[in-house]
Amino acid sequence: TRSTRPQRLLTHVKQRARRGDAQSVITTIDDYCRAREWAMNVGDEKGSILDQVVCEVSPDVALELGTYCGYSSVRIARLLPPGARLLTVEFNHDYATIAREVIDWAGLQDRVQLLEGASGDLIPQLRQKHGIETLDFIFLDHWKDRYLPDTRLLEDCSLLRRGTVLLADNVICPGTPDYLEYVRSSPRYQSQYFSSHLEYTRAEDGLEKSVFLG
Ligand SMILES: C[S@@+](CC[C@H](N)C(=O)[O-])C[C@H]1O[C@@H](n2cnc3c(N)ncnc32)[C@H](O)[C@@H]1O
Ligand SMILES: O=C(c1ccccc1)c1ccc(O)c(O)c1[N+](=O)[O-]
Ligand SMILES: [Mg+2]
Repeated sequence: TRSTRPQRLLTHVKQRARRGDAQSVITTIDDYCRAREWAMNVGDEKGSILDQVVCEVSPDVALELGTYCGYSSVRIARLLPPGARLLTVEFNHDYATIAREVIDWAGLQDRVQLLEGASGDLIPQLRQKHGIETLDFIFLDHWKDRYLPDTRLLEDCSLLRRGTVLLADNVICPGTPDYLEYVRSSPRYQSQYFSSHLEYTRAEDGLEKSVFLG
């Protein structure tokens, strides 16, 4: 049977990227997705904004919602200080399997913990099961209708603290109107929009950075 897009992406990484070299994994995936077949990674242009925010926050504990092939997991984890960790959540087993291999190829397996399951089920388990007190940084990049319910869930589970930064992908394309309205109108968040483009295209898109005010 025909291979899947994530499988073809992983094969390309193993053929072209240097093992243990996170930047070469990132560049290889971006080149492949631009030249051969589009894939829903955050990409290089929005990825640079993601890098900038991760460096600014320098999180000890980061959470990513939506792993796919592990591209943004590699982007985030390569910037974490030693001892810091990224928890990334993915409910598609095939994608999670590919992502583990991409993260391993980049040499970042010691900083990334991939949790297989639905965000709505895993978020309430973060404290008891994964020893999380509060989160420093959250990258939202899963199905767009889950951004708002999962943000409310993070609040209700007391996983946010004054200064926690939420960075949301795709707030224009495909769009997350209910989430955007919430973080921009709630007195509990200070939000800022970073204009960019949908990965590997000229379509408008952007990231919304929201700081939880406690
Ligand atoms: C856009 S892709 C993630 C891309 C990745 N962040 C990157 O930039 O490389 C979205 C992923 O979220 C997963 N997903 C969607 N809703 C989810 C949920 N509620 N819980 C866990 N995973 C979810 C999908 O299976 C898919 O792999
Ligand atoms: O929803 C899509 C989508 C919709 C239709 C076809 C392909 C992808 C998408 C597009 C760009 C993204 O950056 C992204 O995170 C997603 N996503 O699925 O979460
Ligand atoms: Mg996205």
